[in-house]
Order: sequence, then C-alpha cells, then structure tokens
Amino acid sequence: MFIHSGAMTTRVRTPKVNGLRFARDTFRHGLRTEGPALDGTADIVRLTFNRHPLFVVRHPDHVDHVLRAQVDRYRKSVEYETLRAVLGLSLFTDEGGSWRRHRTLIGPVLARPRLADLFELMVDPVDRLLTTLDRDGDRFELEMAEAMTALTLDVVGSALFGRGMADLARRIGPNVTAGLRGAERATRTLLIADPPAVLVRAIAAAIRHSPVLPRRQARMREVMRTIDETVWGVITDRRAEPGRADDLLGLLLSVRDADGRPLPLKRVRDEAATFMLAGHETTANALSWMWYLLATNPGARNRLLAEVDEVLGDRRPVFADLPRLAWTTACFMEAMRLYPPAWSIPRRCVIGDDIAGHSIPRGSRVIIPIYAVHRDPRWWPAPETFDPGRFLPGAARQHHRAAYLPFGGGRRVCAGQHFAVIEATLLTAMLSRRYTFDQVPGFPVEPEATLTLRPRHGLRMIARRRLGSS
Ligand code: HEM
Repeated sequence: MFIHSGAMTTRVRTPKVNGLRFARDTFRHGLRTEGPALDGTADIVRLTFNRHPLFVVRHPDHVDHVLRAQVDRYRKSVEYETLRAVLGLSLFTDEGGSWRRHRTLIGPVLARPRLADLFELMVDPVDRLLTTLDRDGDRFELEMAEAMTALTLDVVGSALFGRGMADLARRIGPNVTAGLRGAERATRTLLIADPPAVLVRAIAAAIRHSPVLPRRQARMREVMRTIDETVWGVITDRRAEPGRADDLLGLLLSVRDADGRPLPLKRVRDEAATFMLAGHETTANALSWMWYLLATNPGARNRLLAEVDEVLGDRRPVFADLPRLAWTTACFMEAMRLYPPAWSIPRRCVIGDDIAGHSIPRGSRVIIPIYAVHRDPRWWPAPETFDPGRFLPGAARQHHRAAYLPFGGGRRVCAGQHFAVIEATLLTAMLSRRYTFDQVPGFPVEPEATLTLRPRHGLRMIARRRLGSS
C-alpha cells in the first residue's frame, strides 16, 4: 500500500485484528460495540475471516471519505438484503439512479416545513399515553424501553396514516417488532457468513413462496404478510379519497415526477413500511437512553424541567415552541452521542479504493463504528460525560463534522432526521411536564448492540407525578 504525495510514495501498513475471534465473539455475544476491532486506537484495522476483508474505519477524515468524497465507490452492504426482504424497495434499501430519483421525489415529504403540518398528529399519541399513565397514580413503575417503543410506533403510525387510524400501528405493532428481531438475527448471520447477495435474495424469495418452512421462518413470513396486507388495506381505502394529503401517506400518494406520474403503489407501500420500521425503534432506543441519562444526571434534568415548565406551562405544545426547547433537544442529541441507536454503518466497496494509503480491495466490507467515533477523546473532550451543552445552538463547534453521525452522513443521511428530532423534543417536553423518571435501584442497565443499540434488559423506571402538573 502506498501514499502518493507528489513524487514521493509512502507505504502504509494496515493493522490487522484477529478476524476469527471477532466472528466467534459476534456469534456468541451478538454484535459488540467494543472489543479489539471496534474499540482499538488504530484509525483503520483490517479483519479477514471469510471471502472478503473487513475494514473498520474510525477516523472522521476516513469516514468522510467513505460517506462523502468517494461515495460512488461504496454501496450498502449485504446486511441490507434482509431489510429489503421485509421492507421491499424503498429509500432505505434502494441504490444507484433509482435511489437518487426517489430521494429527490420523496425526501421533501419529510422536510421540516411539511412536518409543521404533521405536528398535531404527533401530539395526539403522547396525549393518549399521558392519559393512560395518569390512571396509575402519583408514583408507579414502568418499563420505559417498551413504553417508548409503543409510543414511537404510535407517533409514526399517526403521522403516516392520520387520526382515523389511531389503533392501526398498535394492531400491527407486535408484527413490526417481530420483523425487526428476525432481521436482527439474519443480519448477524450475514455479517459472519458474508454470502453473495444473489444467494440472500434467493433465500428471501424462498421464505416468501415456499409451501413448507421451519417454524421461525414461517413466523417471519406471517409477520411480513400481516404488515403487507395491513398497509395495502389502508392504501386501497385511501385511494377512494383522492386529494387528501394531510398525513404522510397522503403526501406519498400526492408525489409526482417531472412527467406528472405518481409513485407506483407498490413503492408507496414499501416507503410507508420503511417509515414505520426505520422510524420508530431507533427513536425509541435513543429516548430510552436519554431518560436513563437524565435520571443519572440531576443537574441536566433540572434544567430540562425548568425549560419545559417555562415554555409549555399547562398548554398543548405547538410547532413554534420547538426553538425555545433548545436544552430539551440538546439532551436528546447528546444521548445519541453516547448511545447512537444506529451504532455502526456497514458498506461494501464496489470499486477498489485507497483510504489515506490503505488499500481497500473491491468487494471488501467497511464498517464505521459510530459508537466508538462518538466516544473518541480526540474529538470529544470528556467523552464519557453527559453534557448536552455541546449541542446548544451557538456552542462552539468542537467536533469534526464526521465525528457525530447518529443519522449517518453524506447523501444517504437519514431522511427522517428532522422527524425524529421534532418527535423526540415534543414527547420529552410533554412527558417531563407531567412526570420525572428515576432508575429502579439495582436494575441492571447495559447496552446490547443488535441492529440498533438498546438496553439489554430493558429499562425499569419509577415515574413520579410532578407537583402542579395538570
Ligand atoms: C433517532 C432516530 C433515527 C436514527 C438514529 C436514524 C438513523 C439512520 C441512519 C444512521 C441512517 C443511514 C443508514 C446508512 O447510511 O446505512 C438512516 C437512514 C434512513 N432513515 Fe433514519 N433514523 C432515525 C429515524 C428515522 C425516522 C423517524 C424515519 C422516517 C420517518 C427514518 C427514515 C429513514 C430513511 C428513509 C432512511 C434511508 C435514507 C436514504 O438512504 O435515502 N429514520 N437512518
């Protein structure tokens, strides 16, 4: 490997890590945020344990190289095939020219100005949760991770399908969750086995169509069918009401290309399913970690309580409140630094590359370990400290732009990032206006890196009703 600098050529040796150990650990313990490959100090390491080398790239310059400067050399890796099997062809799973065209058409649906119109639909499910919690008295225990998963599914379901469909997301909720868990197991296997994409597609097709299947795969098919049929049902009903565009589904149905053609209905279905799956578990995990961090950092929590009391008082939030909830938003952003729900980003190198003199052969897999990047003391002073002040507007930007990647980066950056931040700010403010949440003493809290980074044992908390909250 060589670096070309003018006439000079410098050889760069890429440190190697025992790939077999990494593979064994992954099988035994699930994906790891730490360990020799992801937690080391080298900016690039190379692991070899099957057909293609795997590079872990953690210097922000190199991350920028992969996600921005040389983005055409990389594609989403084979792990995304399982999501394609569940979600179909959507922004999340599409590639190349088709992805570009659809991102231009669909991206604006989730842009900030549109979200202002959807804000009321996001408030309703939080109100419903508060009404349910209020029945439990002034002090009670709750499973926060589960509560956040149910709530974020409800919020995205409400924004997607509108008010009349309040219970739809809840009805298919268990299937959505089961679909994600199935995709997680498959992702772990794919990371280790690294099969060709055609083989993965063939297996996914077999799961869809084969008359006889093992129990687990049969359950997965059942899950996929339920999500499919439910979303199709809503789309079919909605087509009977042309012109209605006051929720995300209406917006998707109203999208037109340059020739005035709408999106094919199958694409609308796939995008809607993607919004539901990609859009709730990630936000729920980030929120769970944020409640945990607030419970363990009383100074940050007191400031948040003072802010929500001052901004909201006893009224229903409106979109215009958001800029004044700056500390609340900052708490969410800082929680995602310490516990990024998408804790790593995998890519496949499709045209051989050279990163700062390290040769990346065509076919290699590249992993960006976001969790490790977010805790690197070179970019984050006192990286283990929960300090929301880092994300206040006007705070001196201390970090490299590719040192903070909860939503990914470059052109494939999360299409729902504004949705997620608005939703999280809103529901943190509404819940904090009414309750404080503390840890149940002795309850173990530990991250588990599956498809998303979630609390391994869930998160049991004690809710206390705040004096003076109505
Ligand atoms: C805290 C919450 C969220 C986190 C941490 C998150 C994280 C991410 C990340 C890291 C990616 C890039 C993946 C990659 O490059 O391989 C991504 C993509 C995406 N996310 Fe999110 N996401 C969140 C919420 C949402 C929401 C609420 C929606 C929709 C309502 C959404 C829809 C999408 C879509 C459609 C893509 C694919 C974008 C493209 O490739 O064009 N996400 N998300």
